[in-house]
Amino acid sequence: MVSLNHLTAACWKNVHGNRQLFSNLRALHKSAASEALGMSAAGQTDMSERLLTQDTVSSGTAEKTRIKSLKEMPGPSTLSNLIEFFWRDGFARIHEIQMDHQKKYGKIFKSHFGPQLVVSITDRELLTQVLRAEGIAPQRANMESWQEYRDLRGRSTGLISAEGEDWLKMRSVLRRLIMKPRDIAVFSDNVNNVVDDLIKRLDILRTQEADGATVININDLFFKYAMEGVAAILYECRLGCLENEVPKETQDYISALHLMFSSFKTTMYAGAIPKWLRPIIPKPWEEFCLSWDGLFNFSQIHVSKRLAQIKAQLERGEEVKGGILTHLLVTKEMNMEEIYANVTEMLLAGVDTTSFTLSWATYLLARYPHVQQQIHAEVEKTLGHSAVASADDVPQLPLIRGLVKETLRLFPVLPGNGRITQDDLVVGGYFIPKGTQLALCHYSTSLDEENFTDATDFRPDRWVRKDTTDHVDNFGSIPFGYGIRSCIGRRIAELEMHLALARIIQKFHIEVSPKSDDVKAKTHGLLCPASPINLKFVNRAL
Ligand code: HEM
Repeated sequence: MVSLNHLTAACWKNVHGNRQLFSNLRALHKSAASEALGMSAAGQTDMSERLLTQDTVSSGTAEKTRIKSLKEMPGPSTLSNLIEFFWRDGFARIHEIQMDHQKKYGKIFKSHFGPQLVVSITDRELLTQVLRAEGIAPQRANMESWQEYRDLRGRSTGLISAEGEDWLKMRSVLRRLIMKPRDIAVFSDNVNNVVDDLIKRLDILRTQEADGATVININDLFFKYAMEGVAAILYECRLGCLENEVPKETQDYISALHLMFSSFKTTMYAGAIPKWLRPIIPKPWEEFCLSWDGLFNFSQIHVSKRLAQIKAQLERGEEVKGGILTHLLVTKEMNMEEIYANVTEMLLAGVDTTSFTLSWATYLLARYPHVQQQIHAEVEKTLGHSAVASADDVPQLPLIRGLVKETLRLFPVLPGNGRITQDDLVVGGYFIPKGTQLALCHYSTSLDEENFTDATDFRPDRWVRKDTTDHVDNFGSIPFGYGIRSCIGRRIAELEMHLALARIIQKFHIEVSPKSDDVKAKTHGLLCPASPINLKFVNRAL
């Protein structure tokens, strides 16, 4: 498996959508996996029916261990799942259910959702094994409804919804543009302009409250900040989200986004409800399509604007300079539909994820004043009272980075991730045939005492290296995923969060407002605050 991964990594440099190489690699990957399992390609399909063994070493002696079948894997019954999800509103407690099921059934268990079988993994080592064994184009689970909408409207898929060669081609373009911190560091000034507006807006909101300090439902503000920040980088323009009067087209986009998430349950059902039931229960699918229409429409407006500017510049004989969108439009490495789809999906992926994390981070700082004090001391030492942090300062702010990592450990916005296995695998002693849906339970691993001591404590300094030999990375918490299908917007999100948090901590002492209760998390697609987070931002003495 090791040599195979090396091969995969090396081939990344050359693939660029090469069909032949792609299928050769898949075949090679498959045969190597079969080899590792000691079987011939012909024997793969009926393998689950056979009694298999694998060599294990215990107390220095090699033993044969029987590989168990999926039938033997423990897990909740279909009925108890139905009750859990539809009767006890399990969709809002997916993170808690992960923990409960782990206690009851162990760190690998199976669940049935109608005809769909899902194998859940809550063990760090097993997750590592699965992610490290991924092929060259790992497949995300449950994207059929997204693809169906795109087929219906003649739209392209973007990175989130694409699979196979289409995904590989687009990923190889985008990864060259936005995967490394230094690719994104050039946008530091653009992001700081948005941070300026965030602080101005925060000030306006504070003055609207009687105490002159409280901001009600801080996530509303961070939502606008995150949207403005991603757009400043992706669309190379400002949307006006943080203005007093939000422009109509931006407001329409926000409504489409809210529709997508407020109808999360219905959009989940949009995928789950069989097509023949749609005439009887039309609303979920209609809302799903309506919100996508709004999101695509918005991207199209902004991409067209930039394209018109580029054309005008070229006509005037001027040199065309710009960021990510300009690069895509000028190089034509993607066609127009692929550009629309990718900017649409990236904007969608980049707003709530970042805003929820910022909301939790400020909430945790308010709840743990001694941690806030520690981080403020670091910010003051590095930047003083008023210097504006840039991407270059972030390495000197390890506690700000630790704050983001620790927040995402306690509140991973994606509490679980899905995959369809592309090869037969043996995981945790069970044979898992190709095509099985896996649920990678990141919430459970993040809060597991085996992976993090005092796992429920908020300790950003656990991520700070004490010396060069200190190893702080931990597969127990991988909030952006791992490997070639991990989050492509990670560096954008981190820059936005680091610069905003450094500035907020530098300027304000954050306190919990008496108007806020103990805020719990709930799942609504993403892990989000179950009630509004209201915080006091008190000016720091200069
Ligand atoms: C706190 C912020 C964020 C978190 C925690 C986060 C987390 C994730 C995770 C866990 C995945 C799935 C990875 C996998 O399947 O292995 C993902 C995928 C993705 N994210 Fe993010 N994300 C964040 C912000 C962003 C931003 C700002 C953007 C865009 C600017 C973005 C764009 C994407 C895209 C396009 C994918 C799909 C990648 C692919 O399939 O190739 N994300 N993200």
